[in-house]
Amino acid sequence: MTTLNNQPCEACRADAPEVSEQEKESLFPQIPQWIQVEEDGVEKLQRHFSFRNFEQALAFTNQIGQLAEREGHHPAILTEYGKVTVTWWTHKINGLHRNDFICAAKTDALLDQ
Ligand SMILES: C[C@H](O)[C@H](O)[C@H]1CNC2=NC(N)=NC(=O)C2=N1
Repeated sequence: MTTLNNQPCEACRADAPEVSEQEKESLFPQIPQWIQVEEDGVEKLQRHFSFRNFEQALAFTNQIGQLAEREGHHPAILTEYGKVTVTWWTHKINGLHRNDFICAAKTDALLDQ
């Protein structure tokens, strides 16, 4: 099976299925630093990234923005001095889609560049 960060996001459809609990068991080990959070009843993936200062946090934020535009899939990003919080979920289905796991893995891969 190809790893998550080598897979493209598929176009988001309103009738797309949420990721099942069983699928999550195979997906979460590929993004071990991410946790599942729930906000207003919506399941989301979230990770905090630490940096030396705001400039580095902002640079990483812009890289995520470019990733989101490439994939046509967009996160919530909180950019602070030395810290970036990234939250992925699929608006169209108000929950978690495989795309969110792919984008979380691709977010991690930005650090290896
Ligand atoms: C038209 C546009 O492609 C869609 O609205 C995309 C944009 N980016 C998106 N990002 C996320 N996270 N979820 C979506 O459902 C979504 N839909």
